[in-house]
Amino acid sequence: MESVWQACPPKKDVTKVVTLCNTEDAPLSTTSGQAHSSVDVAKVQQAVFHLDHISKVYRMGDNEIHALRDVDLDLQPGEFVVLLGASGSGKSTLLNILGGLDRPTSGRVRYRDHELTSATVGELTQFRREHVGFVFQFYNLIPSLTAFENVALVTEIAASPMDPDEALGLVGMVERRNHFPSQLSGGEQQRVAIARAIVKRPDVLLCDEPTGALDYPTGKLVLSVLQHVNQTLGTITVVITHNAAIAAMADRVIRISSGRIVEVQRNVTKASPEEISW
Ligand SMILES: Nc1ncnc2c1ncn2[C@@H]1O[C@H](COP(=O)(O)OP(=O)(O)OP(=O)(O)O)[C@@H](O)[C@H]1O
Repeated sequence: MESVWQACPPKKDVTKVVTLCNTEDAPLSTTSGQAHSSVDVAKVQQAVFHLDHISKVYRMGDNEIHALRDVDLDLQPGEFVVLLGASGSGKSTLLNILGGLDRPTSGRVRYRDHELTSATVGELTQFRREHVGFVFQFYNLIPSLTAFENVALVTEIAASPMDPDEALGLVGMVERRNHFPSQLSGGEQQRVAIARAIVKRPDVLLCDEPTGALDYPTGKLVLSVLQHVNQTLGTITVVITHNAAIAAMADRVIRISSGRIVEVQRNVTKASPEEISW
């Protein structure tokens, strides 16, 4: 089946842009909203994701819940972005829209040169399958499959996957490849879940509270794995967390409150997980 998503530039171009992005980090700045300067125009053009005035309203009987209100957001190649906000502020809704799991009520979502807002259900499925990796708080591995088999399963439906052992190697789990989830700790299962998410070589890795169920040292280890994957593969990584300390690892920190982006902060220098504590 010919893919409507094949128009994307090859991964090596992405790597090149990552290098440029890493050297042109803007100084620490805090902005509310996304007023576009002339520099921003270029950024919009190279953005992998461009969200334009996104709103999401859930209707429950007579009640309307405004989960997102007029959100503008660009994601640049290779960025590590942390999304912070109180419970119910709209973080997961935003992540679901980025990942093609949900659609906005109004506004537009562009992924490279594709309009996701008008994509069919089948096209959205294909978009997720080829370009999006998800990591959740709970690992959702298939209990009857080994670590290797859990990761290999994805390679059967992905367009150009890496070898499952390569993905397991990136998360430091290749030696546990033949172990079942019940034989692995929570942190090890989460690392396998990350390997499963990246084996398809996604453009974006969307992580919803990836350390939420882990103790302190294991959480740090999983953060190191996410940082390593981001730096090695150049995968855009978006991490939702309630843990503000994790913000120090990010290229950009986005704060959401009541469905609006209220602050965007760019870190001039990024901390490694070993350097942060909470
Ligand atoms: N499917 C849904 N139907 C109705 N309301 C929803 C639905 N999904 C989310 N909401 C509501 O939208 C708002 C934003 O929810 P969302 O899950 O995006 O917040 P969040 O910031 O991720 O919260 P948390 O940190 O607790 O996970 C909340 O008021 C939530 O109750």
